[in-house]
Amino acid sequence: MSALIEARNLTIHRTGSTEPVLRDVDFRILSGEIVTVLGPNGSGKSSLVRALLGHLPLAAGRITRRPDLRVGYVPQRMQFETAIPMTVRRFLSLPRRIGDDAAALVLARTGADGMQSRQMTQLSGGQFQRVLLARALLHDPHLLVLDEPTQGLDQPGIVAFYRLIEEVRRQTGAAVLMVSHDLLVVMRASDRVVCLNGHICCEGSPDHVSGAPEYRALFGTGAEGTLALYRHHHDHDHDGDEACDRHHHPAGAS
Ligand SMILES: Nc1ncnc2c1ncn2[C@@H]1O[C@H](COP(=O)(O)OP(=O)(O)OP(=O)(O)O)[C@@H](O)[C@H]1O
Repeated sequence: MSALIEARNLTIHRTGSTEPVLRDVDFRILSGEIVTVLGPNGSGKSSLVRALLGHLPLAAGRITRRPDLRVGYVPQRMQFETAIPMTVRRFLSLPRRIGDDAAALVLARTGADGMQSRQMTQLSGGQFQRVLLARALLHDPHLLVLDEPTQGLDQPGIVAFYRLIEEVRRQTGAAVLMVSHDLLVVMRASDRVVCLNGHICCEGSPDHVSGAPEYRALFGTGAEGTLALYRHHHDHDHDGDEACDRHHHPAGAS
């Protein structure tokens, strides 16, 4: 499989300072895979995504993108905090006009059929996310980038959303890069997981990561449920006293 985006020795500084937000990160996403970036608040997840998309200046390192790469990006929901006073149909046509057939197709694909004439302001959290996902699917992206796409959804909504992501991948073949705090569910929905805390603490298959001491050190009891899902892993005696953030604790992390 070929890399859609590849970052080498990526270092990013906080705007207007030389303090690193990310340090020496190697990262790549291959076509068709679902990769999830996990990490505490302020660990640099959104910064990594924005840098990969070319939205942030690099202090060091190099990012290579496939030249013809088409990306569908769903930023954090916060970015849409102010209500969007328009219909779903019109929202899908921003910034580029699209035809009715294309709109109907992406809405059907994301389980939002029949919502064309609904007002964006009147959608539930789950419906809103589906419409954002639909818009990201316009123009046949090779890569979908979703920054905390389940923020504000309840547990069934979260599970349904990740199922939808897997279905979208199956139907379109698009690779998916997500930022998430849903430790348990992403372990089922991802091909590969990357744990970040200013640098990469551990990465690999969900099986590998959920057994890694760095993962347990990073997420504490939040990781225990995940471990229970993967009982075939041996428990490590030393359970990650080497907390990843011993090496890096981003200022401003909450
Ligand atoms: N535009 C900016 N200017 C200055 N500092 C920033 C900017 N954006 C992010 N940061 C800082 O960079 C660090 C990483 O932020 P980032 O948003 O990448 O973290 P995150 O892991 O996505 O966090 P969260 O889980 O809370 O969304 C934080 O310390 C944050 O304060």
